[in-house]
Amino acid sequence: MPTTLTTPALPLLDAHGISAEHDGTTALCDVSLAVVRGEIVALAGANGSGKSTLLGALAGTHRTSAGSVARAAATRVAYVVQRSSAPDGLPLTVLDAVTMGRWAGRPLWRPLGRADREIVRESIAALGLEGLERRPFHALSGGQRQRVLVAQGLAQRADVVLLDEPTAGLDDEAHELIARAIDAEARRGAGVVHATHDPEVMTRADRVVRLDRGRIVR
Ligand SMILES: Nc1ncnc2c1ncn2[C@@H]1O[C@H](COP(=O)(O)OP(=O)(O)OP(=O)(O)O)[C@@H](O)[C@H]1O
Repeated sequence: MPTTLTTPALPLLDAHGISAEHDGTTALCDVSLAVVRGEIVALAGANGSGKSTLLGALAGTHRTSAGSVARAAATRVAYVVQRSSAPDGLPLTVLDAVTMGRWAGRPLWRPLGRADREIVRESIAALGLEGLERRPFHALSGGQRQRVLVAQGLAQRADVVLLDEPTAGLDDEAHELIARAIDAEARRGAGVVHATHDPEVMTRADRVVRLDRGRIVR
């Protein structure tokens, strides 16, 4: 029988020999990384080592200058950016922002249904945001905003979830909620890649991939 791209053992995302620049300066060089179902990969490395650039390249938001990123058929990717990348004045409530996760990849003519609203409710609960649903995004603390962004990522029920330092600057409780949410995404069968500086978060990953000046080091 011919092998197809939907064979579960094949990577959902397969970056091969990718390089990327920022304003002509190399930020990633010859990086290969495969993301498979149910695996949690932690991206480690010093500030400026290329973690965010790699996540952007995997998400398809940062253009690569060499190599390729193959995506298995019908693979949906959720990308949770650092909260500093989310505009402060977003005219949205917490509920709106998390609900947006259900619009990702959905045709505009298909309205949200009961199952979508249930997923939104679960995502809000998973990040401990109950009671804040009607609060405008701009009226949240930094840690609350970070949790909203993660909840929006969870609400997508994506095949691959990419998160850029989701626990940075959070208190212990929020830290644990996010770590549990990441575990749950992997148990659901998603491939998870997250950038982190936190050694404890790294110990919970299946694999740690370390970057140094744009290259993977062993
Ligand atoms: N918008 C930008 N313009 C120019 N150079 C950039 C830009 N963003 C990142 N860089 C450069 O690209 C390289 C990789 O940066 P990147 O943000 O990917 O690192 P990082 O490992 O995510 O860092 P951090 O841990 O600080 O978040 C660094 O040398 C950085 O200075």
